[in-house]
Amino acid sequence: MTASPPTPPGPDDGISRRGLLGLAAVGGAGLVVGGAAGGALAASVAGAASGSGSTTRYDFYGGHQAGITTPAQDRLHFAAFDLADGATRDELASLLADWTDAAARMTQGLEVGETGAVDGSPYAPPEDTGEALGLPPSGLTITFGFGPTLFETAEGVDRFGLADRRPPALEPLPRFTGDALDPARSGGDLCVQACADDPQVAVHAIRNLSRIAFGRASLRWSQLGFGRTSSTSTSQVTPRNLFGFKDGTANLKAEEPAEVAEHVWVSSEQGPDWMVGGSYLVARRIRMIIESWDRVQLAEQEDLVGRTKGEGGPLSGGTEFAPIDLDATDADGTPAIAADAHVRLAHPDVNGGIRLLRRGYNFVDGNDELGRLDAGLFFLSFQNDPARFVTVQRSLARDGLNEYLRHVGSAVFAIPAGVPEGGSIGDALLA
Ligand SMILES: C=CC1=C(C)c2cc3[nH]c(cc4nc(cc5[nH]c(cc1n2)c(C)c5CCC(=O)O)C(CCC(=O)O)=C4C)c(C)c3C=C
Ligand SMILES: [Fe+2]
Repeated sequence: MTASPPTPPGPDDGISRRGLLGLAAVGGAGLVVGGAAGGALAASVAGAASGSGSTTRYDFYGGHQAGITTPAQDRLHFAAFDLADGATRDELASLLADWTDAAARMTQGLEVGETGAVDGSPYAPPEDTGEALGLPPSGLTITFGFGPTLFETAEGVDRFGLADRRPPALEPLPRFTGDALDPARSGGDLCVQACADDPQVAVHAIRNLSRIAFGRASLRWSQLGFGRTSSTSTSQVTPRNLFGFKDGTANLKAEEPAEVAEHVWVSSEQGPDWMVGGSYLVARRIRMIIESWDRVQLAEQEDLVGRTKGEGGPLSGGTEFAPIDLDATDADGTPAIAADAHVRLAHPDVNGGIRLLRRGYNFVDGNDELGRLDAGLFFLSFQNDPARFVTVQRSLARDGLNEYLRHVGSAVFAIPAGVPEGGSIGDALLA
């Protein structure tokens, strides 16, 4: 049995979070704003919304978690958390239930908690931190995951009684050639991926989930991203990475449901039961030495990637979406796509047919002591077995791009299936 199809996006309702709260308070059932009446109500408050985000709103509840095949939003705030020393299984369950409730509200453009940022007691800290007041939902998706350490036995004690629930596929990633990993930017018991079209909305989501976790879990590392480096829908224009190349052309797209089912979602044959309809997320913080790259001739840049820089077409010929011909040769008999070209080594034909759903983001985090930008690609991929990523990454050991890349952070997480309304993201695991 394969999992149920992804939940379609919710209606594009043009509604802001204060507007929605007002409707909920007045109408009781005001959260259901689809249809003609909802559209009219939404339009009446849309003018109150401000910020750079869109009015797109995605359902939180559904068969699969949102934020995987959802058209990649413009901005990312990703966070890895560790459970507090001595935290109990009950505390883990209550944290996941509280996170689910808050995520369901925030993705609909609502404030956290019944009283939100300003309607609670003046003598208590507000339930919501407030910086998203007046902003529309901005296509926010919040995706939760569980790291291998959550299932570990520490000093003979099964941390959360989950050792026998660990999916065999959820192993820490092996060390790869050229890895220069920083443990402080790697791993984590839990992860939260918040994607939105407005950075303030994504940051608000992580900040509030972090606040809710206080005393039970704390931030281990986090990453901001901009300028999505992948399309996950054919409706999207292919974006560019910081090497200036189109990135995401040959990505798996939501409009290929059979391929997504084959490569992304965990099937009942793969199991375990609680992971069916879920996926595995690999995160790699890849520093790009852009100052060196910027001194490389255009033709060499194109040879290293295997595609043209302008159109993004394969060097074997054709426009952007033309299939790559790995056997094509130039007039002098040399391969049109070099032996060490990135797209050759990442191609399914040399990786046993493996395709990944890439969903990464560009990042620039200031500069280093040499005056070089700390810039790169925060690579994110979803696949139904992390071993698939391992196969492709091992193939990339010979990648000519490696001279300009350093992998400095790494993590892998089990992404459970979505939950029905009223459920918690921890239900299937902790049942
Ligand atoms: C292990 C998986 C991959 C890592 C890590 C990775 C890093 C990385 N990629 C680029 C730039 C491009 N990648 C492109 C294609 C591409 N990359 C991967 C995998 C990883 N990339 C795959 C599976 C593919 C598709 C291959 C195919 O089927 O043809 C491209 C070409 C455009 C595209 O198809 O998306 C570019 C450009 C960088 C800069 C980078 C590390 C920083
Ligand atoms: Fe790539």
